[in-house]
Amino acid sequence: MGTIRITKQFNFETGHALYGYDGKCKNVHGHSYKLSVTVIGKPISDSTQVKYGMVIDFTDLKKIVKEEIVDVFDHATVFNKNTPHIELAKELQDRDHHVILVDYQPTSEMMVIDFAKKIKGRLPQNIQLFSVRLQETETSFAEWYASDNQ
Ligand SMILES: Nc1nc2c(c(=O)[nH]1)N=C([C@H](O)[C@H](O)COP(=O)(O)OP(=O)(O)OP(=O)(O)O)CN2
Ligand SMILES: [Zn+2]
Repeated sequence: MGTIRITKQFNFETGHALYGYDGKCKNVHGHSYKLSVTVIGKPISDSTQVKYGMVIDFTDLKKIVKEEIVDVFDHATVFNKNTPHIELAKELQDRDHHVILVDYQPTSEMMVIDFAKKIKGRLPQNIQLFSVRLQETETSFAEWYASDNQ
């Protein structure tokens, strides 16, 4: 039985600001992020199993990524908690805004590393995460590959 990669794509709207950055992205702004999650494995070959012919049920992969990332980050604003933005974040939280405080600069690169770790932690043992792609704008994206991170 062949080894196959399958991909599920997601969309979410998230705000962020890059504290200390020397360009326009130091301002609070948002993106319509596109996330592609690719896993690799062998399709189940036992025809008596309900998931026969699947590497992983797209619905099961969707549940994991929605719970870990999409439902958490959608319509939230992400700040690096190790910067003075913590004050702005507290103010927004006090006003009932959905804020996420992270331990890193919320660039595409750092977010995709965070997302890959979160997804890996939820996948069944027989399914390997192959790659995660986070697209921030129509022309900008960051990719995490398992092969680059062994
Ligand atoms: N290596 C990175 N560089 C930048 C990041 C990042 O995450 N990693 N992020 C930003 C900003 O968040 C910005 O919103 C995106 O930058 P950019 O692609 O330049 O956005 P534009 O809207 O100007 O895109 P165009 O399609 O070129 O108009 C900055 N840099
Ligand atoms: Zn941005």
